[in-house]
Amino acid sequence: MTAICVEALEKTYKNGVQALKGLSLSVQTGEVFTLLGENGAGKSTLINILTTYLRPTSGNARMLGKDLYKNAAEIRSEIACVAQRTSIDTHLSLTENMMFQSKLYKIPKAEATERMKALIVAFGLERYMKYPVSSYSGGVKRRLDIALNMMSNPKILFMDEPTVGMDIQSRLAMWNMMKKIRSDFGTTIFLTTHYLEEADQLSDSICIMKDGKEIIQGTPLALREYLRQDMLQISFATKGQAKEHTAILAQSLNIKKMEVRESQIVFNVDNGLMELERTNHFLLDNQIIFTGIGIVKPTLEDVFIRLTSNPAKEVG
Ligand SMILES: Nc1ncnc2c1ncn2[C@@H]1O[C@H](COP(=O)(O)OP(=O)(O)OP(=O)(O)O)[C@@H](O)[C@H]1O
Repeated sequence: MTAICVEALEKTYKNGVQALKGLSLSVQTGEVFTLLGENGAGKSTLINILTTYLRPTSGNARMLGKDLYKNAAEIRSEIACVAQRTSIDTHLSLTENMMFQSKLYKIPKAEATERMKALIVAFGLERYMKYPVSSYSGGVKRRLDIALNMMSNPKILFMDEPTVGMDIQSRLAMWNMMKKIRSDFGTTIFLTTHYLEEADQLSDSICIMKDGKEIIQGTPLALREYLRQDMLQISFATKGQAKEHTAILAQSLNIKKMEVRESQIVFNVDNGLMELERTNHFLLDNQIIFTGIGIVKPTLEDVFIRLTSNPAKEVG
């Protein structure tokens, strides 16, 4: 079943900026859907429209089988949005915060208590209950904020860059939490992130957008395979050595674009094995000292970089 279906959505702000230019995408029920795009691509505008804070200029949007504009109030009660700023009251305790949230959604007390207990266990918040909320780290506050948003049992949870600025430990805890939300509560998650690894690890489906329009939507695997191209990677002892040899390699092997990543030179090739042999010969014949050479598959980052500079069509 489709949880969100957006067709030809356009949004022009009063100042004339066209933030969405005919965007279409669909999100399936129960999946983690990730929206990727550079700054200014239109992600926040789309989230604001889907969470009913903003009206589009034109286009159609259906959520949970209902028209987003005709049934806005009903839809609002079935979704939740974890914003960049948390909605926690640091003067209240963890449980008071959660019960307060349930009152906003008019959830009967017994049901709210049960739900609170389940969420506290699911998100590993038990050990924080005896401490004041004001003493929580940023990562724990964010986890509590998500638990608050889950109190109303939303069918769709919007998360706008939930792990931004987090250290690796907190980010991993957050990833586990998102996986739990999907598996234990069956909630559809609509995520935006700047971290491509996060999108790759968590998403069932990814949409890359640019300049107010989608350029590709598919599973992480389909996106990674989209380039259908191998990449050759030559490793050197230092980044300096990699940089030093880039120009001569590009010129001699007639490669238009070479990229230095750490101490490696990486470039696209059509025939991996053939190019591996040719490049290996060149390096040995010219006595260029390198530490390794191999064919690598494109990462999601490679796809993102390529597609945000070259528009393409949708893949399955
Ligand atoms: N309230 C507004 N009034 C006018 N223009 C706006 C408004 N909000 C956003 N824009 C413009 O619309 C375009 C899309 O912005 P939006 O914030 O949706 O992109 P984004 O992908 O969320 O970017 P970021 O990742 O930086 O948050 C940008 O050019 C932005 O300057």
